[in-house]
Amino acid sequence: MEGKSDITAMWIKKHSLLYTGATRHPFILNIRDGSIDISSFKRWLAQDYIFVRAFVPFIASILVKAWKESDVSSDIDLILSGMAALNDEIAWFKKEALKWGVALNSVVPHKANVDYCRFLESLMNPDVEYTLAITAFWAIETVYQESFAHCLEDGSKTPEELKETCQRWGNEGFGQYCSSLQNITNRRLEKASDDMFSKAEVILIRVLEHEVEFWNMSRGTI
Ligand SMILES: Cc1ncc(CNC=O)c(N)n1
Repeated sequence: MEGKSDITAMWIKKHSLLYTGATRHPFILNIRDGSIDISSFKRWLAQDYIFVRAFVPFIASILVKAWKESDVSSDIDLILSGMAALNDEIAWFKKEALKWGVALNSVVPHKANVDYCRFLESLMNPDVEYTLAITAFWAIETVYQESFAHCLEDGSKTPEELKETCQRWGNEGFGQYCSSLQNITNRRLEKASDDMFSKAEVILIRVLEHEVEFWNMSRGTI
């Protein structure tokens, strides 16, 4: 926390209802209390694999923006580490899908997923500034970190076979990585024009809305 300059923390407070909706969704609460229906988990796994594949070019586009627009070279190192982690993550999805009997190559993307991937694609446009893209990146990663870390807290009854999933995004290292993304975002927002500033806030809201819709998909009723 950096007091007045912690714009992202301020926004999370301002939009706490939506933020809580995204990070304390029934899907997550059901993992945490052990009542999760495994078919919901499998639906989420299959859809998230599609999302993660689209997330790779998204991060690549941010890497290009950082290279062109950032005056802090360590930004590139952090974004690159995120990209390297995704390589691992894709392998993990394949392994996990095998374990649960989910056929990843025949998954039909759900509308909420298509919409979310389109949103990512709109941010990949070279006309979209680094500040806006990094705001989205930070928010996307943080929702998963906050959600899955909640399933690992004391008192949670997360089923043993789902703990590895929760660890993937809920671990401390991933938390550090999200804090670093948050620091970059804050640093960029401090220097942003009023116009950029309000655009970034809208992007945060859109990410949170997409994340809620994404979790909703696991219900399989829409
Ligand atoms: C829908 C969604 N949001 C965030 C993440 C976390 N980032 C990369 O894995 C994810 N996998 N899926």
